[in-house]
Amino acid sequence: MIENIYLALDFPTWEEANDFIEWNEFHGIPVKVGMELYYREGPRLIESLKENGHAIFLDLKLHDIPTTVMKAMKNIAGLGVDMVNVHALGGSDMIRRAKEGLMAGSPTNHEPKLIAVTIMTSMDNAAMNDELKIQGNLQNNVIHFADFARENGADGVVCSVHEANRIKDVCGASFLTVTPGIRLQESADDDQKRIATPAFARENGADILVAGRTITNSRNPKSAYENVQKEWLYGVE
Ligand SMILES: O=C(O)c1cc(=O)[nH]c(=O)n1[C@@H]1O[C@H](COP(=O)(O)O)[C@@H](O)[C@H]1O
Repeated sequence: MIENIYLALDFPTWEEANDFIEWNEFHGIPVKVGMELYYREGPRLIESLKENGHAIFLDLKLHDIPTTVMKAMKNIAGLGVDMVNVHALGGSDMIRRAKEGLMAGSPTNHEPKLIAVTIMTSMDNAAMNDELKIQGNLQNNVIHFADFARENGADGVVCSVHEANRIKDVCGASFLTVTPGIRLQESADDDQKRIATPAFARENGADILVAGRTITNSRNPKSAYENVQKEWLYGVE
């Protein structure tokens, strides 16, 4: 289970990310690389992380026409990362072509898992209805996107912990639920709306935690990481 906690490396440069890893002795732990770091450092960052033994979730949230996404995924697959994502809102053909690109570009036996982003954890029901004009109940819409992504070849979804158990019921036990918005009790919500503790993630069917600021903004990141691990593995005592 420990390998199912991905630390969000939301830093502006590799130097800062690497210093953070070194200072806190986070050698070889699973990491999520997002747009901020990747757009600065590119593929060589992925190579360095791989050399240092990290499992990698490359979070670039692709959303474009199907052919463009297919070709981008073909290139991304060559990086040898473990998980990548697209927006479910890109549609059925886009998700299918993303999978096709990954299959075509992957080294033998190492195809990254394709994960579809549903409704961002920074949104609540009101924002979804009023701003995006997506009608209905947020949970039901997330479940719909999850099942739709599964039908079109995704291996899992990014969702909040709150939707994870229902997704498992509808999409099956092997369909992955990757859950950001993880917060230890004492942490600030920041810009997240659908947050949950690691203990609740454990109870509610999450497969993979993505944890960023609850660790990186903590005064003692090493102990915050250990607390996330402890809650995730054993719940709250
Ligand atoms: O795809 C993601 O990783 C993602 C989807 C989502 O709905 N919400 C979300 O927060 N994320 C990412 O997960 C991380 C959460 O960071 P913290 O809020 O600092 O824990 C960020 O890097 C986000 O880009």
